[in-house]
Amino acid sequence: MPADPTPTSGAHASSAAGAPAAPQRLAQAALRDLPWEVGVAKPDPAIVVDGVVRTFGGLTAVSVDHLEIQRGGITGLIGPNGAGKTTLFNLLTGFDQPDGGSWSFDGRPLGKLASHQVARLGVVRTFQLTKALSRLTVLQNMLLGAQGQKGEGFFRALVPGIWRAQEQANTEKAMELLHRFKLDTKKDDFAGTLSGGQRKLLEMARALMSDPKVVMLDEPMAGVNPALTQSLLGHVKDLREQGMTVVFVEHDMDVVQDISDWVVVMAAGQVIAEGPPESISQNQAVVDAYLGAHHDAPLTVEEEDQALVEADAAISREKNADGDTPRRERTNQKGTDR
Ligand SMILES: Nc1ncnc2c1ncn2[C@@H]1O[C@H](COP(=O)(O)OP(=O)(O)OP(=O)(O)O)[C@@H](O)[C@H]1O
Repeated sequence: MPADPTPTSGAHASSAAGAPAAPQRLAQAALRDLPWEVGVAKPDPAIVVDGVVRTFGGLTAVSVDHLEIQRGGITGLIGPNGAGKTTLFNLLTGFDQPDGGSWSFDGRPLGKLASHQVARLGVVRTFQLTKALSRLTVLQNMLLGAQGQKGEGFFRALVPGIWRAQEQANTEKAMELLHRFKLDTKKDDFAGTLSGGQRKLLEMARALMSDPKVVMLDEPMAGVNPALTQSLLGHVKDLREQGMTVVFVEHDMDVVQDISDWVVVMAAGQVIAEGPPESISQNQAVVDAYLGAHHDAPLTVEEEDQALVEADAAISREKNADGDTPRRERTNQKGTDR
């Protein structure tokens, strides 16, 4: 446990002048004095998870005893590949069903609901690989995000006035969001022609069409060029400024440190640590989980030299043993052995 869990931001619930505090500050203030403990209760949780287990055959992909997500904050969900982050997202948003356990949003159980019902209650998500439909235009993709609103039902569709008014409102809202995400000039382009980063922006913009209260972003920055990364980061912070609760999965620790109010670490399906961003690098369980998982990280120059020396020695041994041509060329060692 930490010796001093004091955040570096110095956020307070209200400014010295007594002006209302920004949501970001409220969330940070709410999280400030919490112990850095797995399962710690949050002052005002939007989402509460209890005993959620998901297995695939013999593999336990998710086994979360207790987890609370603070309302109005940005929570980063990190962990090595295969830790269960996406599976947990899938479960919480109704895209997958668990073997057991329960979870709620604003005290309302979500466990039995399908993804579109969860979205209607205000919990939406984006996907690691964007789901933008490439043969629809950008604007059409946005309008799909408005599903479940007035005008969609069969009987309402029989009353053209309601339908048309709704459609117009949706289009206006879509254009406002596209403008905010700097995609308005692309409204008539097919989504398939957008760059990876623009698709991520479209995915985020589309998620906002249903006026969500909780936004869950699965690797929003992955594959995005540095210029757009800054823009995306700004948009994520904006969501918090607008009072939304944000949970995001991310591998880039600089991004996690930059925007998270709180970080939850998963490994092998379980939550192994949680705390403010600055607590995470000090946590031995986290360091162990990452070191254990990063055996396939790029080698340092010294490690590479050592590997080449060992490879040379192995080739010589092979040659001496059977007097034959070595099975692999030396230049191939690095690529084939990892
Ligand atoms: N549909 C599935 N069928 C079988 N196994 C699955 C399925 N979905 C996930 N898994 C397994 O569950 C474990 C957790 O996967 P998950 O994708 O949730 O991890 P993750 O933390 O999101 O990883 P990454 O960071 O690589 O996206 C992995 O071992 C994965 O192979």
